Amino acid sequence: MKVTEVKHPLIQHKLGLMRAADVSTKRFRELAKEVAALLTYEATSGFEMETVEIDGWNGPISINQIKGKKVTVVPILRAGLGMMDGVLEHIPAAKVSVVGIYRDEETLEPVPYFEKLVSNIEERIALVVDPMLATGGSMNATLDLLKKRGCKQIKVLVLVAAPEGLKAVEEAHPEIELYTASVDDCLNEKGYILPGLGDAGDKIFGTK
Ligand SMILES: O=P(O)(O)OC[C@H]1O[C@H](OP(=O)(O)OP(=O)(O)O)[C@H](O)[C@@H]1O
Ligand SMILES: O=c1cc[nH]c(=O)[nH]1
Ligand SMILES: [Mg+2]
Repeated sequence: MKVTEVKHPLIQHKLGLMRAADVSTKRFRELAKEVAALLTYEATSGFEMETVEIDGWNGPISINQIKGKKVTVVPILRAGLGMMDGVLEHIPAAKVSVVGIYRDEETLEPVPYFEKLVSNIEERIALVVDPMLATGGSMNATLDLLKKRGCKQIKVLVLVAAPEGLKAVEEAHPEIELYTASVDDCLNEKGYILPGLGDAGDKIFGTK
């Protein structure tokens, strides 16, 4: 699996602000969107290009454009919604495929509860977004589901990844490309990432 930890100063600065204990819901939400937009810039850098002829202001010219493949953004509910608008800022025509999965707090096992994918998902590049990759259970369940529905090209964008989660995704889905703002240290005994961000869903939605 190709893992890219994006060290760009803007990303690192914004992620640092998100880690503060007293960060407000408004600020956390803004920053999640901003970091997602920057990760999207990086994750799309390998998109295939083609040259086409168009009429320019002074006659025919060649321009570069992204070739063929269209994109679907796949937010994993709930917290993934906090990254979705950041991705759409750069890819405004992308369709959205929503996957609902929560992590059982006791067993840490993923529990799927919702699925609404675009109809032609097999023709699209899927950009899966979720702020937290902890045990990797939720991400692996999402990747299993997308592949079962015919998805062939998948990239994953997370704000913070634990080494345990990266290992789990690598074992189950070695061909996936993953982009993250940080590979953190480890999981605590409750499955939370350290130093991490705390509960990203609660921080984005203001619950708790
Ligand atoms: O890698 P894992 O161990 O599966 O943990 C990560 C998952 O946990 C969080 O979601 P949560 O279950 O808290 O749901 P929420 O987004 O609705 O808050 C997070 O947004 C991931 O989806
Ligand atoms: O650290 C973690 C782990 C799972 N889910 C979160 O929101 N945060
Ligand atoms: Mg979740």
